[in-house]
Amino acid sequence: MKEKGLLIVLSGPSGVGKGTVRKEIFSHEDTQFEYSISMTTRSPRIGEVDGVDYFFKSREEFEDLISKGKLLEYAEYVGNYYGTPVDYVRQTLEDGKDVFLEIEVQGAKQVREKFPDGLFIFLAPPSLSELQTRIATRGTETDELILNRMTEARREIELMELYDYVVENDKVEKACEKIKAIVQAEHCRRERVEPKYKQMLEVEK
Ligand SMILES: Nc1nc2c(ncn2[C@@H]2O[C@H](COP(=O)(O)OP(=O)(O)O)[C@@H](O)[C@H]2O)c(=O)[nH]1
Ligand SMILES: Nc1ncnc2c1ncn2[C@@H]1O[C@H](COP(=O)(O)OP(=O)(O)O)[C@@H](O)[C@H]1O
Repeated sequence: MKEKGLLIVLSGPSGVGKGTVRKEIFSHEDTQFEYSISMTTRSPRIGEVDGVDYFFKSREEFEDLISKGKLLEYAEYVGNYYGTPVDYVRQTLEDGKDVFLEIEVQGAKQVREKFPDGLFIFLAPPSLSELQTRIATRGTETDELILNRMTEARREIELMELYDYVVENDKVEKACEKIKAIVQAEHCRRERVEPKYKQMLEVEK
């Protein structure tokens, strides 16, 4: 029987570096995971391409996808919807490939309920002050929004104990290496070889 793929979920507070780490992982040609491109109602930023960075949808289109059960999870985040296409995820896993999701924590919670067998990795900041610096240096937020993000981040960080692994994003490269090592170890753990050896021992008897 074909081995099913692994569902890998990378989550963590806003500004911790999820997008940065994900892009670094997928910039290497030897990366074996399939990235699930999300749907969103937010407008494309300069340089973003529909179907590459996101599938950009209107609110009506997104709500239609929700009502038709086409999303594995979705969340409203800073006034916009974000969601994961369920058909793509199921089909890719069925094909035996690992699927990688980079999503915020509310969505990750929903995925955990539907895919308890997934591999859930929480990306944590080295400290709260470093998180605040990262949110601020991104330059997309006003002072008031930065404070809101930090309040939200404290709540999100409390959820890290629900994850299988916590990886600190101190240096991007190091965090990526750890994530890849975790995935490899998880494959070894699941692809148990005892049945094969039992069979060999039986034959020898
Ligand atoms: N729940 C959920 N969150 C998503 C999805 N796709 C992206 N996100 C998260 O939405 C948040 C906002 O993403 P984006 O607008 O690209 O801005 P960013 O903060 O610069 O990464 C980030 O925390 C992403 O991880 C998705 O399909 N579902
Ligand atoms: N390891 C790191 N060290 C320093 N800065 C980082 C690191 N990882 C990400 N950043 C910076 O932090 C900011 C937020 O990163 P981003 O990937 O947008 O976070 P998220 O997707 O979690 O909201 C960006 O300016 C990014 O360049």
